[in-house]
Amino acid sequence: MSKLPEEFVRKMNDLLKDEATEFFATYNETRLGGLRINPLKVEPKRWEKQSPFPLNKIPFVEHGYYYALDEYEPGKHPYHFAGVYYIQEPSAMFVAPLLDVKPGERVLDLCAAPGGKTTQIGGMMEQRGILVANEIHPKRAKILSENVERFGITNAIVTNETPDKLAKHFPYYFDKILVDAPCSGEGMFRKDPEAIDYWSEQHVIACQRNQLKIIDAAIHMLKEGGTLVYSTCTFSPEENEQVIEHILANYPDMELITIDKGEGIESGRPEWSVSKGEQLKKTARLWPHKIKGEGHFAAKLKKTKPTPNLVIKELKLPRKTAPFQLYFEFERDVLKGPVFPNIVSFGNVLHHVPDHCPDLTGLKVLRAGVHLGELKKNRFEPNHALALTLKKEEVKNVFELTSEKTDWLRYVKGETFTTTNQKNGWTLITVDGFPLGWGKIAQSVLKNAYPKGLRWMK
Ligand SMILES: C[S@@+](CC[C@H](N)C(=O)[O-])C[C@H]1O[C@@H](n2cnc3c(N)ncnc32)[C@H](O)[C@@H]1O
Repeated sequence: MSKLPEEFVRKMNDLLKDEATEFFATYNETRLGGLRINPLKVEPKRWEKQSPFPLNKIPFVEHGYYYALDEYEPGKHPYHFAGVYYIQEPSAMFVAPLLDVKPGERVLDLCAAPGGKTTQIGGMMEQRGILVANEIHPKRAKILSENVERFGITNAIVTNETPDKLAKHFPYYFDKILVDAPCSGEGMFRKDPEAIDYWSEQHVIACQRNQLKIIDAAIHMLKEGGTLVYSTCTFSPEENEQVIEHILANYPDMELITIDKGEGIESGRPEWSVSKGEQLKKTARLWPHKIKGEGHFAAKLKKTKPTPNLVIKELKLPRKTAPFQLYFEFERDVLKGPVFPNIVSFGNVLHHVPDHCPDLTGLKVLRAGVHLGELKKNRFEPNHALALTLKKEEVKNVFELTSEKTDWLRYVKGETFTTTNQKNGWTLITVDGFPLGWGKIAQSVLKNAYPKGLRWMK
């Protein structure tokens, strides 16, 4: 690991005093990895029997497990390709459950890439309601969109916008908003030493300025009674307690809510703020010397005053006529019954959108619901996203692979298979029962439809 910046060391010594030695000692300890299972695809009981890695439960999050980083590579296991879990820094898993999301709500994850918290929220929504996952940087937005796809989330809309532009589109629209803010990343120094090179006290202040702007847009999008969760993976009070005191001073309709803290999770530090307001203890700090994780800050706020009741137009669903016939033929041949009710077309591309999907005109949208596939000349070609949202039981023709053999690797490399006794046409490829993608059988040859951009290249 690179040397920690002297100024950072001095600052943390000043802040933490006697605790500083314990804090700095963690930089020499072995880190643990974190993995969170996808409740849309696997039950914890099944997982605990089937997990290919020895795991220990993370005490402060449902569905989260530690694994030994130096012994296992869950990112290279077929279950990862099938979206059975997400690899996520353990303390980062603490944040999304604070939103207390219910299926059917309207939820915004404003700074969402690469999608750790979005996929966790998606799991909690059980495919019901609207989940807008936004990322400002186009390349990161693409990664976010791929992770949403891998997780098989059907009610997410992935956008690539600035917070201000979204705020114009969605005034007072959301029940729950997460701002997992871009920050100076002091909690990432062990995991990502590049964060050390970026660090300076000026950078901390620049991040704070940016955070306040993002929050202003977020608050504008929250409706009365709505919840805002703010989080960072940095320790600096300027980006944490001081951001929250700014909200409390400038937005009289925002009230701080106490976060329940389990073992090892500490309160925010009023003494590190300007106002010294005791209520900052309602916020939470996760420290690497108190829990097994890199560290995080989280605050939960509620909007208490009435907001204008603006009606946001819904996306108009077309009548299911001619252009969709090819899709319905595919549905009849390949699926055991209809699965997706809200079909819309964007040119030749068909999507299933969530119920009450808002009108998205004017926004850069990477994904709206499920990308079902494309209408080609005289046929419908299913998209990879469709395979990942389906359950094996919903499909007529299934080609089963197991994680024990290397066939799954041949599949994600894009190789062709030979088959016997299987019907011609589209078939769902599974690994130990988890959908992995599509293949198309003709005369005992299974052509591989695993997307070129996702193929295993090594
Ligand atoms: C801490 S990361 C989010 C991590 C993500 N929530 C997760 O759990 O995987 C912050 C994100 O904010 C994005 N970001 C940077 N500047 C931004 C801005 N001005 N407005 C909104 N998001 C921004 C970054 O590109 C980055 O992807």
